[in-house]
Amino acid sequence: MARRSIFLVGPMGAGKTTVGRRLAQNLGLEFFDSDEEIERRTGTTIPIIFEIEGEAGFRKREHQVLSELTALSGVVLATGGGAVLLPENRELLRSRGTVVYLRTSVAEQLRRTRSSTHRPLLQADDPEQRLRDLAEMREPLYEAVADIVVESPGRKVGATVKDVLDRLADAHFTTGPG
Ligand SMILES: Nc1ncnc2c1ncn2[C@@H]1O[C@H](COP(=O)(O)OP(=O)(O)O)[C@@H](O)[C@H]1O
Ligand SMILES: O=C(O)C1=C[C@@H](OP(=O)(O)O)[C@@H](O)[C@H](O)C1
Ligand SMILES: [Mg+2]
Repeated sequence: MARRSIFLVGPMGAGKTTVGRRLAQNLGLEFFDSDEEIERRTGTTIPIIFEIEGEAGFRKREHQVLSELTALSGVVLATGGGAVLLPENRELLRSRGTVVYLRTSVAEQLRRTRSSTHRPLLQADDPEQRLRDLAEMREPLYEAVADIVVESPGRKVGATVKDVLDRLADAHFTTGPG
């Protein structure tokens, strides 16, 4: 019998990769991150893929990886912030697992992503405005796919992980068959 998987969605810097990894450890499930999987398969980095193939090329790769990883049962999958853009991806996420939306403020996103250079969409003159524009377009999409919404404010990662575990328990999520 297939075991349900957990898919994390939300904007850049929400903590999908960090929280997802810890959540998987906690639940004894295997962890995947769609961006890491794309980098592993291509042997290069997300910024270089954007540079060579553009965002459209990246989205094609992301869709392929998501279609494979969402087919696995009983895993935790951290997606990238734009995974919800394609309707096909939203359908995969909604139909194949329990979707957790990690929600946070633009101010917190900025703090958490300030020192990183591996997010091409934030290499903008005004990253704060970029994050606001992305949020306006994407928040309804995160809401549309989410089974559970967990706030990820400026607290310790462990507190966010605990909140996700509590909310999964409330939603009767089990790692058993079913
Ligand atoms: N409460 C929190 N929950 C999740 N991540 C946090 C939290 N506080 C700080 N962070 C930090 O935010 C940074 C970005 O997290 P990351 O997992 O890469 O986000 P995403 O994959 O959603 O873009 C990491 O360095 C992480 O440690
Ligand atoms: O929001 C986006 O469109 C993106 C988010 C990134 O993932 P994180 O949300 O894990 O940073 C990564 O997939 C790529 O840089 C594009
Ligand atoms: Mg990530």
